[in-house]
Amino acid sequence: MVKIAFTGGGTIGHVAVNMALIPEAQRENITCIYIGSKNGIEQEVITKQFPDVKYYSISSGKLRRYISVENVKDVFKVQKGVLDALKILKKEKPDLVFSKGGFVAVPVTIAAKILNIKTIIHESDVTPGLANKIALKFAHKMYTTFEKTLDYIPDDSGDYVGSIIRNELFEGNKQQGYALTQFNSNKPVLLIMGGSLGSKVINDVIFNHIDELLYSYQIIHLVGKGNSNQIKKEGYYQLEYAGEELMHLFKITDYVISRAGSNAIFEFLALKKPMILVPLGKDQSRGDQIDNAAQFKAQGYASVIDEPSFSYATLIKQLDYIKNHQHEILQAMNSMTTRYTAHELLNKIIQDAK
Ligand SMILES: CC(=O)N[C@H]1[C@@H](OP(=O)(O)OP(=O)(O)OC[C@H]2O[C@@H](n3ccc(=O)[nH]c3=O)[C@H](O)[C@@H]2O)O[C@H](CO)[C@@H](O)[C@@H]1O
Repeated sequence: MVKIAFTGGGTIGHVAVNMALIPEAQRENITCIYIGSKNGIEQEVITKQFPDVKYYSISSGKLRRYISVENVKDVFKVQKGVLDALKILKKEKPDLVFSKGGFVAVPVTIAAKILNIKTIIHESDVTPGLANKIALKFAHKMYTTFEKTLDYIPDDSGDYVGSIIRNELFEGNKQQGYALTQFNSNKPVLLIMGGSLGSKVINDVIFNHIDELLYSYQIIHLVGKGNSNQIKKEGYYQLEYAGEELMHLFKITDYVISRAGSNAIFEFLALKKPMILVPLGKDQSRGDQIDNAAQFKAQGYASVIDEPSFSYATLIKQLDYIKNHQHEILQAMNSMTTRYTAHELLNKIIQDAK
């Protein structure tokens, strides 16, 4: 019987593909364990959603591109993480490791290499993150969501597999969406998502112009943990984080305003929701969302507003644009083909790790 050790965490972006694969693996009676960090979001999500999956936590340090005293401390944390991971992998003896990236995944990949266990890592963004670049030195292969990512990694180490979406997101029900939000079909519904953590820049524009927006739209606003301001208005539904209800909220959504994290934007694409993307800037990231958004704009799936120019005025302009060009956007979206379903990818992982 096959056993898979999943790893990845820090943000939902580094867990989402695992959330799609674990139910498929469980359906095939494959034993799954999860190695994540002690306090990361992955612990809460995995233990809550998959109580049968044994969750192990290890020490993990953040790897930085710049020089800092914290780096010295974190080198020790990563070393401790490798020892923790070695102990877990020796005990559990998985057949392979599947890593969705993030800093916690680096020690697991190193430990797996020491024990001769094959690791397949997954990169969702156009450009690989620092953690995945390091992990690739110890891994068997890197799967990529974008074909362009293959240009950034050594030849033969990558495999373009496309996006993998959680099946449950296709199972939303309109009536449940309306019941949750108390919305109706009279006005279009905007879904505002600032990534898995919420976005202050997006939230502030929505908060400051809520009444003008509610004149024409109903609004589902996912504000992120700790960002709720308890606004209660007719036609406005606010949540810090949407769990199981997300599929029903998607079902009643007409247009999306969002950050440009890879998993989220591929979900909007798969569900055929025209989107306005406000990518996280280079001051706060390596610019991965800017690249993701540019790819989506080039394919005709999205409108993009750079963070410095994001305002109520630019938002309304782009909303008018996607409403007026809805037909072309949906046509572009309909021509998108999926490379692998979650089930097919699971079989591929098992074959590739043999
Ligand atoms: C700040 C940061 O580091 N962001 C990165 C992180 O984004 P982040 O963690 O936001 O991940 P993504 O945008 O890729 O995906 C968000 C995921 O969270 C889910 N969701 C979101 C809100 C909610 O209320 N409920 C819910 O379930 C979405 O459905 C989606 O599956 O990982 C992405 C993938 O590597 C990167 O592209 C982003 O740059």
